[in-house]
Amino acid sequence: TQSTRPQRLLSAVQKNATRGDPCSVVRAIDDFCRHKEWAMNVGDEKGCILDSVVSEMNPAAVLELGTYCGYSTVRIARLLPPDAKFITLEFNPGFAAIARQVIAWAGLEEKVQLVEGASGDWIPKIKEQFGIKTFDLVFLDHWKDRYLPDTKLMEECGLLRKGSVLLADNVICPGTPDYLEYIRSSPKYESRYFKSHLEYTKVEDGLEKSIFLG
Ligand SMILES: O=C(NCCCCc1cc2ccncc2s1)c1cc(-c2ccc(F)cc2)cc(O)c1O
Ligand SMILES: [Mg+2]
Repeated sequence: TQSTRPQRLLSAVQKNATRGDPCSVVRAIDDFCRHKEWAMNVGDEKGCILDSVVSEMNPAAVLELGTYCGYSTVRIARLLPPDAKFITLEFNPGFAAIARQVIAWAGLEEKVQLVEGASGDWIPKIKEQFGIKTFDLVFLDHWKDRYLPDTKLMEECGLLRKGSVLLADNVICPGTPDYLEYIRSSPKYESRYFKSHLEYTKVEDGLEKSIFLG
């Protein structure tokens, strides 16, 4: 039977990365996706911007929408303080199964809670299910047409507090025009665009960092 791209990515991690070494997992995935087979990880260039936002915030509660193979999950989890809460949501069971193994290879399974399901279904349940009051940081990297409705849903569910940061991938490519329009014109947010490139390519893309003003 044919292997899937995520399965081939996991094999590259198991072959080239050291168990328990998150940086070697990140490096193995970047090498595989740059030289063997492109995949939709946030990548090394935008990944450095993600790292700087996480390090600067030292967040106690993080939500990631869109796990895929767990690349950004590992990038974020490796920088979190010991008792931080980190929830990552993945819709596709195949992706989730691979991500669990990538996260485990990095030795970070204790720091991450991977939840399978759709953001629209899970966001309203997070408070009671995981005992989380608000998120300090949300990384949006799932369906591009869900960024806006899910942001409004997080507002409505009281999951954001004054100072919460939304960091959105792919605001240029594939693009999230309705989300950008909303977040840049809303008085409830202070936004800044970090120009970069689509992972492993020369195509323009970037991250939009938005601070919720309450
Ligand atoms: O679609 C992308 N990412 C979302 C995958 C959707 C998985 C989901 C997770 C989840 C969790 C909860 N609820 C619902 C959902 S849906 C994506 C696509 C490209 C790209 C760019 C140029 C191309 F030519 C082709 C693809 C680049 C990227 O960095 C991406 O992130
Ligand atoms: Mg992305």
